[in-house]
Amino acid sequence: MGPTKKELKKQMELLRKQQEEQEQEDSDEIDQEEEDDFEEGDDLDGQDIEDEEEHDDGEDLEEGDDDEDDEDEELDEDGEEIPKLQPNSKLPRKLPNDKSDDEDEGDMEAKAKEQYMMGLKGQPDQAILNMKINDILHILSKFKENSKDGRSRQSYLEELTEYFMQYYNYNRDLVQLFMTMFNPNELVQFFESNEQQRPLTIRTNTLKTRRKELAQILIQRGVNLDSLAEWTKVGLKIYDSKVPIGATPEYLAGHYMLQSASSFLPVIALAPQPNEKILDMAAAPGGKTTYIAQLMKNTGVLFANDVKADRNKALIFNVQRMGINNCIVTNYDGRKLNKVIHNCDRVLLDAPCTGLGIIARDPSVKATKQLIDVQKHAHLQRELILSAIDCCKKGGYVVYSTCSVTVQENESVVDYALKNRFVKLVDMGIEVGEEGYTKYQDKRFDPQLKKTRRILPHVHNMDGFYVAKLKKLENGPRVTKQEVVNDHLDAMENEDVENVNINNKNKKSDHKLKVQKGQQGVIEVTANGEDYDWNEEKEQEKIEKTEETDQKENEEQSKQAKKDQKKPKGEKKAQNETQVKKQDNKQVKKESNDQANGEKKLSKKEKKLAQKAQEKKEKQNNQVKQQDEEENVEEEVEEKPAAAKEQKQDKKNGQKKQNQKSEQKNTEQVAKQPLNKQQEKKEQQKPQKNNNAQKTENEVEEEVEVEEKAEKKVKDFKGKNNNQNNKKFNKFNKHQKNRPFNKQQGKHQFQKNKKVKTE
Ligand SMILES: C[S@@+](CC[C@H](N)C(=O)[O-])C[C@H]1O[C@@H](n2cnc3c(N)ncnc32)[C@H](O)[C@@H]1O
Repeated sequence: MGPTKKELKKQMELLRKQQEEQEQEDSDEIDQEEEDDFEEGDDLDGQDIEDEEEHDDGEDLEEGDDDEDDEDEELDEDGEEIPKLQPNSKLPRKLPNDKSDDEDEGDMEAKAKEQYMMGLKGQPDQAILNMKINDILHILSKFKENSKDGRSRQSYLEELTEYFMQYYNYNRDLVQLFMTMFNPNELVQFFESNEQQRPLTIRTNTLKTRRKELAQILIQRGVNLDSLAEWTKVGLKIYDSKVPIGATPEYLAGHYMLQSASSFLPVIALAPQPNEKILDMAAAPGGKTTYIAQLMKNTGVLFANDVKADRNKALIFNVQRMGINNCIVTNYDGRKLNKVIHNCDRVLLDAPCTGLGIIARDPSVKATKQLIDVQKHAHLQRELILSAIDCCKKGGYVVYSTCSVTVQENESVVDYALKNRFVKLVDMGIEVGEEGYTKYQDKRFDPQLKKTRRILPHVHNMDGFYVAKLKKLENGPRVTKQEVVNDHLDAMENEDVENVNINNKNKKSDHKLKVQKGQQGVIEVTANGEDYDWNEEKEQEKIEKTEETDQKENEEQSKQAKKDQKKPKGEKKAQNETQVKKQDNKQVKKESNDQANGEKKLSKKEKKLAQKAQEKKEKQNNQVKQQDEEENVEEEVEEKPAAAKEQKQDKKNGQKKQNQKSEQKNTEQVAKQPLNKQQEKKEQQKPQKNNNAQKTENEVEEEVEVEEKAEKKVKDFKGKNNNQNNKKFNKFNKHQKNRPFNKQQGKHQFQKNKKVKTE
């Protein structure tokens, strides 16, 4: 039975009223936001809300938009506490898809009817939605058993998405995004935890007081508090208070900072030390900066940077309030900071992000943040993290953190840094949190990502956060093999052979290809192989061997690390230093292997062009020397066959010794076995003197070949038929002259000879 006309009219009336109330509330909210705007001198603290604010910053930067997100500041001008957390309510006042403004009578009538039929009064029935959600969760938990209506899993998931959107008031993008990270049951827990208020937390400023003293004073003022957690000695959690926590005399005197528990972690991971040079790349309003300074004991130099000049006001205020005097506040785009600040011992990048880990503190993101925002932030974060690494010294540390739970803004960014810079992930000494993801959808991240930490609101009862600690192993960009190849080929394609320098530096590091930073198209190729001859098999063997050794070393290291945890502090430190050195060496070794690998792939094209360059040089040299050589030619020709014989003889001597036993065997065997046709033929071809049972057949063949070749070359030369041969021959003779002979080994020193040749 449908509703009567009277009932419908009543329903419409009710809707109209609700709409008016809603509009009134909205306009009140806007007024409030304007009042709260930082520009008007409201909050100068903001340390706890800093993470809520950060999510728009990346965009603002791109769009030149400023500070529209400061409405979440915690205190007003007089230090009155503004309730930071929205009241918990899963009942939306206004659904995201409501089009309440332009509805006409017909629409409203239909809507009223629909709502009436559903038993709703202006809003979806939460109880019914809840029930439906639970039903689907039940079906999905044991899909084969529980699904009886022949529907696909996907269609249930789609229905569930709709219910989640309505029940928890998220937009579709976000529900779908979270569904890629959590299974449906976990997702419900995540959504639920975002509806919970968590106790306010503060951090004691140990530059001015001690936690115990602070706690006593606050208790006297009527604050109900407790220590925050086992992993911090400076944190306190406030259950309730008779006084505004952001306006006590202790607060104004800088004895503490309002700061979320999760926000402690990046600084703990950074582990700042006194007298160091540290950079906080995205610092405003200074929650973490002031903690870093405190751990540095107000010594050394701390650069606190933020791209937003306005937010820097709050940063400066906090730095002054907390009595910090080792801090320089700068106002740069973090992406360009690497051109200004270098060689820092440690860098913190508490990156601007979507804030999708702190929804409980800023429920507005449920409706406002979309996938495109995640992608935009991820892009900015990638640029910032590379810059942060570039500001750090070799051997220094970079901590990357966000207050988002999305993989795109976290693991994906760190994985990108691992691929593009010489860094590795290290343990952070943080007990709390879950391992970072190494798999996400079709992506596979570096296994090291396990060392990063995810703090999840539904698991750890803290704001969602992500922390990663990187150690910088080497300066400069890590150029991927493919990039090296591409760059090199680009240079080659431009026929820019002038820029390809083939230097024989006589290093033992074999082929080494290096793209020099900042010199586009200039590639330095160092090689000690003769004329770029690449012995594929040998090199592959070497690479495989090194990889094996690396793997073994890694395993040993992790075993050692476990042992080290039990060692006393001093011993640990010394051990760490040795490990750092070892790791550095290993990295350099790996780099050269990677580069070797890259070069290996350079293929024929590169070889040809490199040869071209070499030939060009040789031509020039030859032209100058040609006259000279022609004069000396007769002399050299006479020396040449002797030199060739000498060389062959040396080789044979060496070989003879090595093969003596096997030769003996071979000869015996040959003598015993009936000769086959081929052998017979060879035997017939052999000159008399080679019918020596001590020599192998190969040797004999080689000798004949050498002699034949030598004779041919002499003929060619004497007849002066071939100019090319002429040059080669002269060069060959010259080398023979220069080749020192190692009497002991009975060998010419090939390595030196190569050097002479290339030089
Ligand atoms: C998460 S907040 C920082 C919170 C701060 N670390 C703290 O603990 O109080 C992110 C900050 O990044 C800043 N930011 C955004 N884009 C930036 C950029 N390109 N360079 C430097 N800072 C940037 C924002 O202005 C914002 O203050």
